[in-house]
Amino acid sequence: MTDDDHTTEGADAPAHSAHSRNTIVTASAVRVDTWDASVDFPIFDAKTRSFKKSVLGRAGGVIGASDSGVPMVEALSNIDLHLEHGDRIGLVGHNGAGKSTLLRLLSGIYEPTRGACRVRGRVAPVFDLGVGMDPEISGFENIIIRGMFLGMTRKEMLAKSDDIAEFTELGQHLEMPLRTYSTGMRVRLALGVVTSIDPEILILDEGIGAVDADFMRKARKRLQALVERSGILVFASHSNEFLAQLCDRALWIDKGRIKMEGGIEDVVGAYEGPAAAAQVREVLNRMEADE
Ligand SMILES: Nc1ncnc2c1ncn2[C@@H]1O[C@H](COP(=O)(O)OP(=O)(O)OP(=O)(O)O)[C@@H](O)[C@H]1O
Repeated sequence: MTDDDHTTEGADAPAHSAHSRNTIVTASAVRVDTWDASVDFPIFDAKTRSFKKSVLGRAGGVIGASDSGVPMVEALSNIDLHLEHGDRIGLVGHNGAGKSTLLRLLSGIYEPTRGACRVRGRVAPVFDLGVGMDPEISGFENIIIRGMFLGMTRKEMLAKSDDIAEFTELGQHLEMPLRTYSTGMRVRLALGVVTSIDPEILILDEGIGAVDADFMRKARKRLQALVERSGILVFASHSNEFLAQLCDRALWIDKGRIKMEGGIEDVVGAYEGPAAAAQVREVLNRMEADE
């Protein structure tokens, strides 16, 4: 979790971007803004035919070439996104559409190649489960260091560690090195940590779906409470059920561009068809009935 707000701009960011727009928000507001943000990846070792034109496949970003002929994947293109306190937004789209790249842009891991991105608030990214964890030390120690990675102090994490340990249900495994854990066990640990702290901006990807159904039922309640406490959620997933449980709006990302933004049911329906929209509706109805 980063304490400082971050603003990143591409080399050619227009004069209007991040700084001059500061006037429209108050200093304390939790916000995420991107203005025409694009992320390109140059691929120096690609074996390619010549790229006279941009190439489009069904999956993946647009492949083209830089002025000097280096193949490039345009992973995100002209993303204009404005989120404020209370927004819970899901990202849908084909493999390689750009969802993870957008999560990394918002987390400050990538900078925009063009355009600008400004994030105001403490960000807790829950993806790349390897980041902020050490395979050689115990689960207990990893609870502490992952919390510190997300901006907590060691003392604060020690005070929370019993509660987190209980939540994970990992028992004696917490004494063992993390390298002995399955993916789902690692996710349990990461979810235990992130749901015990109070990030303002929570960035999740579907790696968290690796846990079993019983645990997810339990984690969902904690996640929903966390999402209500935290200001903004951005969640990339291929699971409509999970999206409907956590998000109320969605963005459909297609070949690096925003194809549609709207209510979760409408966007899932446009992306995957009426049966998927009906599934979302069913989840929403079930959740309403549970309340
Ligand atoms: N580090 C990288 N180097 C080169 N290309 C990359 C890199 N990361 C992503 N890409 C490319 O950027 C595009 C977007 O990828 P991204 O991982 O953001 O998609 P995604 O929507 O998260 O896909 P999925 O649903 O499969 O997880 C893809 O064409 C991918 O090949």
